[in-house]
Parts: sequence; C-alpha cells; structure tokens
Amino acid sequence: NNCKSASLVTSSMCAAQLSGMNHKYTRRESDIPTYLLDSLSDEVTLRTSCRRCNQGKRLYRTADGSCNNVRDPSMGQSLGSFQRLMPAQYGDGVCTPKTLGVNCGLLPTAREVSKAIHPALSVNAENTVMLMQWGEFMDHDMTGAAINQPHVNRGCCNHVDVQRGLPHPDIATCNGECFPIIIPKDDPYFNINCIEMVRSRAIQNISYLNSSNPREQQNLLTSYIDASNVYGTNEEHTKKLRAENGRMATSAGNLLPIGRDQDCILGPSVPHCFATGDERAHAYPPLTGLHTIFVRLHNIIVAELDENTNWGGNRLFQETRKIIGAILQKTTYFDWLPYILSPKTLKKNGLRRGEHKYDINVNARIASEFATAAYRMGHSLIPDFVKYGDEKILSRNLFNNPKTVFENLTLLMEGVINQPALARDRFITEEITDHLFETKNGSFDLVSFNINRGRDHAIATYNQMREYCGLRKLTSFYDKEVGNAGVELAKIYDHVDDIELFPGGMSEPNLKNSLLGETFNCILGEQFRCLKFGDAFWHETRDKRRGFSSCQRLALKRFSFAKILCDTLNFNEVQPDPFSLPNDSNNRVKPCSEYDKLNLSPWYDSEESEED
Ligand code: HEM
Ligand SMILES: [Ca+2]
Repeated sequence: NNCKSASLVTSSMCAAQLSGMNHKYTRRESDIPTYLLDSLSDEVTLRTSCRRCNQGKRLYRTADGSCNNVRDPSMGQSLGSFQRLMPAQYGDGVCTPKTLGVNCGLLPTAREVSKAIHPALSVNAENTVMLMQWGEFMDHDMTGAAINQPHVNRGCCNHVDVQRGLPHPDIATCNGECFPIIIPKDDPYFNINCIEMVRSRAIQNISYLNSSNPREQQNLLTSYIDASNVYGTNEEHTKKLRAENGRMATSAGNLLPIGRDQDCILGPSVPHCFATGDERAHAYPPLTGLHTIFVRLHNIIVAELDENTNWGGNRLFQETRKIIGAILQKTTYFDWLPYILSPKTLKKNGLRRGEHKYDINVNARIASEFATAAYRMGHSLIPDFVKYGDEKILSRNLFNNPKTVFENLTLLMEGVINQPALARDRFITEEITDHLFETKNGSFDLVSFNINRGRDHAIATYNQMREYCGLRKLTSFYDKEVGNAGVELAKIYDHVDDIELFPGGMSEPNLKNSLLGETFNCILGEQFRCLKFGDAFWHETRDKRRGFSSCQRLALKRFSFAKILCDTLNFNEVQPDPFSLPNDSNNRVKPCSEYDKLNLSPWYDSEESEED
C-alpha cells in the first residue's frame, strides 16, 4: 500500500546507538545501482578509519570527527548518517519521498505551504542580526546534508507535466533523485511553474531496495561542535586551509584564503571567492564575516603561543584549534542558547555551564528532524536588509555576494550587532521566500526547500513529533498550540495529522524567555544535549589531557564574544552582549580596552600534553 507509511526504524535520540548501523554491507558492488556507488565508497572509508582509533588515547580531535566515540568510531563522523527521532515516513515505506497525507490525498505543494503559513510580516526582535548569524554559523559546524549527484541538478523540472499538475516521474521511484517544487498557477511571485530541487543523497542501507531498512541521509559534517566550519571536515581539507607554523591561510587584507571562483558571485569589487571549512560560507556576508573572524583569532592566538613556547607548528595548530572549538561551544551554549531555549529546557537537558559528564552511550549524530525542520527556525530571524554604514542593503543583494567583506568588514559587522533581527515567529521575509540566491536567471524559495527537504528525508509529522516530546497531539487546526495559524493550516491541509514539522513547529507561540514553542524547545534541547554529553572532547571535560586546566578554563570563561570582535575587527567599542541591541542599562557599549584579554599564560606553562 503506497499510502501507508511503514514503521521500520525506531530510535530515540541519545539512546543506545543503532548498533552496527554503518557497518552492514553484505552485498557485492555489482548488485548495487550505480547511483549509490558514491555513497558506498564513502562508507568504505568510514569502516577503514575505525582501525586508527587508538582506544581514545588521542589528545586532539580528528579532523573528520572519527574516534570521538571509541565504541562506535563513526559516530558523528563527517559523511556518516543522520539519525531519526521517529520512524521514516517514505511514500513506499522505504525510499520514495512523502507526497500523500493520511487520507491518501496529495499534500499541498511545498510552495503552497510556504506562502500560506509563512508570509512576510516584519516585526523586529530585541536581538541583533548577530543572533541569526551565529545560528547559521553553528549550523555549518553541525549539519550539511549531502545532495545527490550534481548532474541531475537543474533538469528536474524538465519532466514535470505542469499542465496536468503531475510531479516528476522520478518521485515515484527509488532511484529517481529529482524532487522539484511545483509552483501553483496563482503564485503571488513566481511566474515559472517549477523550482529545481534534487534529493539529499542516500547513505548505506543499500539493502533497503529489498529489505526493511529505509533510506537514510548523509551528513557531510562532523556533528560535534568542533569548529569544523573553520578547519574543514577531513585532513586533506584542513591541510588546504593551513599555512606554515600552525597558522591558518589568509589572503590580502587578512581575509580568508582564495577559494573556487564558482562559489560566489564575482562582481566588480569581488576579486575572488573564499576557501573555508564549510562550503556555504558565502551564503550571507555576515556569515563570511564570522568565518573570517575565527581565522583571524586563530592566527592571533598562534602568534602569542609561538612567541612564548618552543612548540612546533603542529602543536601550535592543534592547541589553538582546541581553544577555538572551546570558544564555539561556550558561546553557543552559554551565550546564544539561553535566548533560543527556555530556562526549563536548558535545565532539563543539562545545557548550562558546569553540567557535564561524558556518556559513551549517547548518540551524537544529528537528527533529520533537527536538520530539516527544527533548527531551520533560524530562517525566521533573517532580516530584510543589513545596515552598512548609511546604506541599507536588501538581503537579496547579499546572498552569495562577499563584496562588503572585501570592502569593509568592520562596517558590515557593526551593522550586524546594531540592527535588530526579525522576530522568531512563523512569518518569514520575502527576501528568502521569493528572492533567495536571486540572479538574472531567477531565484528560489528557502521555505519551500525546507518543506520539500522534510518530505525528501521523510521526517515525522508535527503531531508525531509532539507525541515524541510527550506533548498533547492536536485534534483541531484551531487548537491553541499552533497560535493563530489555524485558519491557514486548515486551508491547505486535509487533516491535522498532515501538518508538517516545520510549519507546525514554527506556528507555536514562544515559551516564556525563549524564541521557540514547546515542540522545537524539545527537539533543540535534546539535540544540544546529545552534542554535549556525547562529545568526549567537550571543553569542560575533566580528562586532564584532552580538557583544559582550571586556570585555562577560567581564562576561556573571561574571554567574551565581545572581546573577540574587538580583537579581530577595527572596533573601538562594543556592547558586552553582541546578540542583544546595545542599551543604556544592562548592555551598555564599552571601549574594547575594558574587556578581558584571552590570558594565554596558563597554556605556556602546561607541559602535560605532547605533540600528537
Ligand atoms: C542568510 C541566512 C541564511 C541563508 C541564506 C540560508 C540558506 C539555506 C539554504 C539554501 C539551505 C538548504 C536548503 C535545502 O536545500 O534544503 C539551508 C539549510 C539549512 N539552514 Fe539555512 N540559511 C540561512 C540562515 C540560517 C540560520 C540562521 C539557521 C539556524 C539558526 C539555519 C539553519 C539551517 C539548517 C539546519 C539547514 C539544513 C542544513 C543541512 O542539514 O543540510 N539557516 N539554509
Ligand atoms: Ca562539526
């Protein structure tokens, strides 16, 4: 029965690992459809890397995240699989995208959901654009789904019979990799009938073709918060980004090193695109800015350590990488998450400072429900424009365009910490629902991508996730749980059980002292718990050789994000909390000289660790 979703995989986040999930290939290569060979060879790499773990004796993280968990060395490794909180909902139970609702009717197209539930309504937040930008920067440390073969990219729309509203024929087959978005005839903006989209790549479970293992997607990144966005996700990648004597490579103007020209828009004042640890670094100039800031900080720290030690380049690099990773963890958990999650969620999941104990049984993979829906909540914060001195530049003119980074990074980042983000609600700016990646050849809708990506990964519905979270399931579209979205939800969905996770979760009113409703509080809370307690290199670990001494911990604690901006940009002054607008009471702008420097002396003395 095509309409019935199979309940095949059950796993609860953080529960015992899905044992052997990455190691079960019995079929010969010749049995495997060619489109899957790519994924297979990745998996072979994963398996061989398990032999190098050295039983947890490593001092530093591996570049690809392997061996963090010595019992399951591919846990959280780049090119490993996502996990699921609830069983997959594929159309055929194993691999075709979800297209039908509980009553077997077609779901509304992703674009219909986007325009009905997520129209634009710009209300300013009390937080700055930096709150949004940090969220995306960290997303690019944790999650990046591998997309299917580029050669099917563009061209997916060619076979859609739009006149008759028929989807691409691939959608009904297991080895079809197209999943384009049909645009309704009365669309308020697009006058095309289809937006290109290819499916996320399938990992492993080659056996799903004739067994009960549903298709699983692949995370290109290390799930751990380990600054893989700065250093890359495998050793070759890291090597390309490094320079001599422990430093990171840079280019003219102390900017990021030169990358591939096709990665950004090359305008008159954009001489080249950048190379970074994550290939999406050009998505938005303030994001490129954060990448630049952390490469600069790396080099500042290396210079001081070099001056005061006789460490070789490798140790200088690794010790500094460890510090940068710790800074990303502490800024995310102790400065950023307290705005996003409620005090109760933080407490329940042990997300506050000082609460840590490594647990080898924790599953630190990223959940598909987190990557394709819940953590995309940040898209609601994206502003209509960014202030750049006296100018206001519309977001549509900023995507993939690093011009302002070349011109005046300090001016750009000044706008980012002085300008409000948009409120976290279900309303989303047309800059990303109509004008994403706009060029003369057209544009995209990010919200449609979110919805379609959820169907591609066949994640559980909103009501199923509420159940997972121990929350009451909706029985009516007009239930208070979805705020004021009832009328719109009822217009496009047949049944409350068809409401998808992104629109449902985004519609919930925010909990007190949180920017999310109860369902996304639950999903983010759990994911951030797993990434903390499942990380053997968590920066608060008391493991002497991997962690920091108490003096080092104190130095890290005193070194603020505000001071980082001071050290890496031409700022004279900044508010103590760059995630909040400056004011005259608790977030009063102070001169840079009043913030604590990162005191590196506790590192000079430390002779505990040795060259890796
Ligand atoms: C200017 C800002 C941003 C732009 C242009 C942008 C753009 C995109 C695009 C194009 C995708 C891929 C969509 C798909 O094909 O499925 C994506 C995915 C995603 N975005 Fe954003 N985004 C932005 C900000 C954010 C923020 C602030 C957050 C969270 C706080 C966020 C979280 C995510 C997540 C979790 C994914 C899925 C990544 C993966 O697993 O592949 N994004 N975004
Ligand atoms: Ca990572």
